Amino acid sequence: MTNTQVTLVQIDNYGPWTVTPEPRREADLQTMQSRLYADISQFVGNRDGYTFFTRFDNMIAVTNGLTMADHELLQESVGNRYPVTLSLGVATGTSPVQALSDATTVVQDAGSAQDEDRRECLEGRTIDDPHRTDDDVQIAHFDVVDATGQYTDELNAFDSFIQIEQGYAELMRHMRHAHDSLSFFVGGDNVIVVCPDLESDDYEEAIGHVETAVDVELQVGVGRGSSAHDAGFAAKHALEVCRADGTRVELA
Ligand SMILES: Nc1nc2c(ncn2[C@@H]2O[C@H](COP(=O)(O)OP(=O)(O)OP(=O)(O)O)[C@@H](O)[C@H]2O)c(=O)[nH]1
Repeated sequence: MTNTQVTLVQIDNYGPWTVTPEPRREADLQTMQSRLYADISQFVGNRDGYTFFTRFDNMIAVTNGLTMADHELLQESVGNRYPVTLSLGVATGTSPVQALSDATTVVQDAGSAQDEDRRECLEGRTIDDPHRTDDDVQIAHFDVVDATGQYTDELNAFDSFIQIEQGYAELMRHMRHAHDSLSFFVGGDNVIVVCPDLESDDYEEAIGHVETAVDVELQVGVGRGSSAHDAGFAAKHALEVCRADGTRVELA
């Protein structure tokens, strides 16, 4: 059974900072946000977790394998090197949506995202090593069938973007409400979904739903593992089987 450990990363008091003492240059904000994301992704990724940029001021990570001490080190390292600090909420559960919801609640309970006095809070709990198993994390890696032939080489770049975003928007809503899963766009035509224990039928159903709703055709590889990396890597290999065999759903 899955037991996903989810971390909500929230930049402390970021809204006021972006306009103090006056609005900061947008390109500088974009640069800082993307560098911060890159650093967090590398820190968490080196410990086999995944980080998703989400809204940049709020990022979501799958952190199975990271301890509270790891989380503290991330806060310290970012605090030493960036003009902003991070608050972190950590929670675990069989449902990724519920785990994220719990991780959010502990951060919200520590204070508002725009509370000057809430800085570098670290709340929640991790899964202790002896309790970790090989199927704690289930990751589904979706991509659009022949995005290059259907969109990238055919439409102008913005209309391709709209098509891909439509597929993502429909998939993320459906996976959240029908399957308790968290979906994240990761670039190109790829969406990585953090799932509870789902079966082939669930993925077939989701792909059918997106095709009916927005006429975007998806394929998906699914993997399990003790960490996001292990599950996600298996999912990538399963997706390669879809690409080679023309199947729509492959479970590793
Ligand atoms: N983040 C991420 N992006 C990927 C990955 N694989 C492909 N992409 C992105 O997806 C784009 C399209 O590549 P593909 O998905 O291989 O191409 P396609 O035309 O959809 O072909 P098929 O997937 O074979 O149907 C690439 O330009 C990348 O931006 C991946 O594993 N991770």
